[in-house]
Amino acid sequence: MSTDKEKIFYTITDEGPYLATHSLLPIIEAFTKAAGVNVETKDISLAGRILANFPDYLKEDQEVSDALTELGELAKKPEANIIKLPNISASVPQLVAAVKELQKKGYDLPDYPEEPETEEEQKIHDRYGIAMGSAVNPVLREGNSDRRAPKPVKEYARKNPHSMGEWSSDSKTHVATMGHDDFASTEKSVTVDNADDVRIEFVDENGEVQVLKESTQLLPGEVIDTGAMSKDALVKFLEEQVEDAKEKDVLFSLHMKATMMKVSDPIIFGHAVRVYFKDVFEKHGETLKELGVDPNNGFGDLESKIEELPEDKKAEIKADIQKCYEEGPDLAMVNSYKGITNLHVPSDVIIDASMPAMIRTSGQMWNKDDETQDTKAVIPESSYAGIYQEVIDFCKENGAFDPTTMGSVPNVGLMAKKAEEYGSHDKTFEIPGKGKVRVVNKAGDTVTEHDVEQGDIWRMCQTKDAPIKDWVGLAVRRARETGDPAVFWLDEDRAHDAELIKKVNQYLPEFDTEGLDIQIMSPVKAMRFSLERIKDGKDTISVTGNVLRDYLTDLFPILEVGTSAKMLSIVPLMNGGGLFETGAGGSAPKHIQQFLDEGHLRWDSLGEFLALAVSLEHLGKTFDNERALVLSEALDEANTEYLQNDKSPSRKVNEHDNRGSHFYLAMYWAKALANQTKDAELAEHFKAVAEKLEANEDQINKELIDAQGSPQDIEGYYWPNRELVFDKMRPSKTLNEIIENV
Ligand SMILES: NC(=O)C1=CN([C@@H]2O[C@H](COP(=O)(O)OP(=O)(O)OC[C@H]3O[C@@H](n4cnc5c(N)ncnc54)[C@H](OP(=O)(O)O)[C@@H]3O)[C@@H](O)[C@H]2O)C=CC1
Ligand SMILES: O=C(O)CCC(=O)C(=O)O
Ligand SMILES: [Mg+2]
Repeated sequence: MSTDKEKIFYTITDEGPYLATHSLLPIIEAFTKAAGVNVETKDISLAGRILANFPDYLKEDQEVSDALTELGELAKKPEANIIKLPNISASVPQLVAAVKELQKKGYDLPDYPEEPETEEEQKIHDRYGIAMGSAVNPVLREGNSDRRAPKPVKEYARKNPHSMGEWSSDSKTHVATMGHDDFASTEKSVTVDNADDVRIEFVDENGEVQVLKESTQLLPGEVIDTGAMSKDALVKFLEEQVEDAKEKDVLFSLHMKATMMKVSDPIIFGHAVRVYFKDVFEKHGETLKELGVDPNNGFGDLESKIEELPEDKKAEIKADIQKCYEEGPDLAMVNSYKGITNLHVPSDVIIDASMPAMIRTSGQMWNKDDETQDTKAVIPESSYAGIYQEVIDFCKENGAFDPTTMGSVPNVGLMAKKAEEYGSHDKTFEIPGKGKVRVVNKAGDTVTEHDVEQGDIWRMCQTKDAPIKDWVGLAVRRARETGDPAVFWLDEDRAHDAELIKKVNQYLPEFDTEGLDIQIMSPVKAMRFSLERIKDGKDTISVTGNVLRDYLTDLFPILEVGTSAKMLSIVPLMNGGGLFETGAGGSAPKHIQQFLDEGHLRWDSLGEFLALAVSLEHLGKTFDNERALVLSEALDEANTEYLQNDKSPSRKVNEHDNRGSHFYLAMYWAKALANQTKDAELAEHFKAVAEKLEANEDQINKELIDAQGSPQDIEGYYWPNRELVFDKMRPSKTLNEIIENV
């Protein structure tokens, strides 16, 4: 019998995964019901989160529950079993668009005040801030991460290699990074012995103290890091790179994580926009200011706001923009047909996905003529930029990787309790003037101090001790389970890493490491070591901090298996529960676009299938639910069959798409359940289902393909009409009937 605890929580999110869920979820619900497992949905979409934050602006029947907070609480409990699909981590332009859509639909939300002037506006601004950027993952990730390509996925890729662009040894592609006056190079790191409470303050040249953050609680053994990126050094660096890209005739391309690093990176992005379009900002500064143009939101903000100007003024600015394009280096394009450049929207080019895509495309990006070209990948902060240069150098020396023979680099990532950079948002500040930023403890002692200038970005990161120990333990466990070497990517010459190395060395002896190969190397050396091995078909576990976790779990899957959507992404929660992320990629905005244009959804739900199998396994083991285990084993078999029969969606309209892939999953799952011998009742039950699905294969495929080929209207992007979405995502009457009768 099911109890309330024997429940899987399944998230409703955005874009590609949102659409896919409307087709897949009815199948999952029908199958799990048979095992007495309940599936409950939780809406953590961007629009849902916005609504949850503004109940006082809504009519009673418009209010939604705060699903994210509820899930965040659940994640701390041992019974937690959450399947988390990717969601939008919104940049300002996305947030503004979502608010507009909701307002149009009759939700009386306040406008997002981009530059709050009154206290009231500031409050609204801060409330929207809760839904902005990477607002979901850090809340749910109450554990460290274990991401890897499952065996059948790897085998599939070896037999059906994805395309890999050739690499030439004279490629001009390279990474440009600051390496001085940035966060890594100015980093100061301290491990506190005792619990403390620190204050962050700015002291100006006259000794006036301004408190930036009154209180940050620290636990015993916690590591804190502080560092500053100099605005002057950044601008100078960007100017040099623009010039150098022009000289070398390569594309200028900026790669950062303005969504996840939602405070620091939009500021850096804004400087890049100002530098590239320097003449426009110098000549028309006043006008742009009056229009409220904010380059931190990308050049697109300027382009759309100048539309409000009288024709002659607009034409003048447009001519000056054109001059910047002509005189500057070519920009990497996001969409050359629509003229959308790398500098248009900060959420269009996100480093974890964008750098691997470039590396897979011979180190090239798209230029304005829709051709690929060598590129200068500008990654201002130097903390991790070196790893990408190392991959580029490796490809220049050895040519592209061969997916048919290459090994694998799974990851064990430190991320629990908002570890490291990804927890720094509320401790990141754009500095108001010349002076010092210092961190002062309860006793009144200065813990760290930095000299700063106006416009510098200062930040503090925290990493708690318990997650570090858990992470070391997880690394040892994975090394034991696989027999593969595990490498901690830590640089003894970097302040934070030096503190972590001490802890790794302290905790390793507490685990059984007998016979295991566990090493510590700087990220660049670890990259070289792993690349040499991967080329020879060998596997190497990367054990990294939070940012490298993010970068590597897109990079290696994209090189190895063509996409990070096919990753197994497990987060063993520190209090015993399980968070199962679906793949390691995002919500694939291009996919919803294609669906709206031509009714084809190329989203591959393999990540969901894999997550569901481990979620059921976890539930079965936690609650001694044998049936859940049978479902899980059968789903594993179905997943293998799905891969072997190549049932992933095609990319082209009028061919098998996401909905068709769900049909095959259901058929293989039902077949595997019918064929298993552990639970005769379940076998009997699913025998009939499998037979019906098999008998109707052609008819179902026909109905699913017939639904494609025309524009789709789901009455919205961020908050579509769900009835309509169900309708469009379940166009096969035959399939629906069979599923309803499971
Ligand atoms: N865990 C999370 O919640 C995450 C959320 N995000 C968010 O996702 C959004 C998009 O981010 P972006 O950087 O574009 O990265 P994505 O991973 O969403 O997209 C990059 C490309 O990867 C491919 N891809 C990703 N998932 C799938 C899938 N299931 N099936 C097939 N192909 C897939 C697509 O390639 P192709 O176009 O060739 O088909 C897609 O265009 C942003 O809002 C970002 O903040 C990003 C990462 C993780
Ligand atoms: O939370 C986000 O914005 C992105 C998360 C991500 O890219 C990842 O965890 O791999
Ligand atoms: Mg990522």
